[in-house]
Amino acid sequence: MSQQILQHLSSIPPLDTEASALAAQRLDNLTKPPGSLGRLEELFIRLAGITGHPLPSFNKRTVIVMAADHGVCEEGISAFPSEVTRQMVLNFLSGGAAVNVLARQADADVRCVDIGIAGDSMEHPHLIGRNIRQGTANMLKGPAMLREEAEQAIQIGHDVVRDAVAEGYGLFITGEMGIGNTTASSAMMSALTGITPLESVGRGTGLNDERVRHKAVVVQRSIELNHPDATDPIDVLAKVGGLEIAGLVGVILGAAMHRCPVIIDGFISSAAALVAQRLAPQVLDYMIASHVSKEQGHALLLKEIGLDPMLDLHMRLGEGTGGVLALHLIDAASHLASEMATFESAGISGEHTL
Ligand SMILES: Cc1cc2ncn([C@H]3O[C@H](COP(=O)(O)O)[C@@H](O)[C@H]3O)c2cc1C
Ligand SMILES: O=C(O)c1cccnc1
Repeated sequence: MSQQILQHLSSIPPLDTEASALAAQRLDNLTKPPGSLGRLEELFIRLAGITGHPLPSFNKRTVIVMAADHGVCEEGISAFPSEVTRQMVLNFLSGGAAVNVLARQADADVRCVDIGIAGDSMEHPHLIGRNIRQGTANMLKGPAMLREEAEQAIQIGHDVVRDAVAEGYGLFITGEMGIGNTTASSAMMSALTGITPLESVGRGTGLNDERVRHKAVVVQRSIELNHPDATDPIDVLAKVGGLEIAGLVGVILGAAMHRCPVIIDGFISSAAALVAQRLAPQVLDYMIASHVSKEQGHALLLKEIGLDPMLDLHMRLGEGTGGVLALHLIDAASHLASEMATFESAGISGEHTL
């Protein structure tokens, strides 16, 4: 049962080329030189293809923050202790985190899922409780989790999207919270691409040079110990990944299956995007890379996936913060397409001589 979604990967539909063509036609009739809105035009045309609507707009949109803990924190790979995962989840639920502020400003909701927080069960009326296990095991001593647990987490991500779509949500933003998760993301990146830990590992929450070197050794040894199979993305996810990262794989695949765009946030979200793309290459059409973060490895990771980020704000926070900022550009593209005058309505000559 937990593999339901994984058996339906081929049901991700191709983009609707007719809707894209109509959207392109509309853009060309607006009072501007053709193509002059650059990437906003490309974005709008793709959003039309994703949704199947020539004039797409997104009234209900939400960040999905997947939260989980990491056993590898025992190895001193983060500047902060594991308890911060749980404390930040309470902060999300009371609306005080950076992602909450940005989401309010962008008119998006924030949904938080406990998919693997360590310690006592967290009860809160607004927390989506789907805890699979209380954090992963330390991947330096053995696999982070079982394959079945990774598959279950993917299914949960899909189901959270499915339920939101049933409530009228049409656009998703990936978000995460999990102290230690840049280490898992770097390990996944190295295991799947062959890029060395020296290149895939970064400062995370703010390690100094010496601790970054130690983090790279931890990643290298975890890969040597667990032998993740580069041709089997779920094996990689289970052996050196994380529960929240697996949950985001499900969010990304689920959005595509429901013809919804999914905005990819920073480094950790991109590790999930890499797995989703390796499982189902056609999912790439549904992903919008919001920004390139400061985390070493992120630019290279995006390139591996085939994503071109819209923003470069030197951010390195996660939570979905970069994703929510990119939402403003999607809104800008939709507003331009629906509100600009056409050459005909404005009485402007649309003829051009070259
Ligand atoms: C207060 C605080 C808020 C955060 N919000 C996101 N992260 C980010 O930092 C973590 C990853 O970094 P590392 O792998 O170095 O632990 C993740 O939880 C990520 O979302 C935060 C981290 C902290 C400390
Ligand atoms: O790029 C990110 O999302 C990121 C980088 C560092 C720490 N947390 C998140």
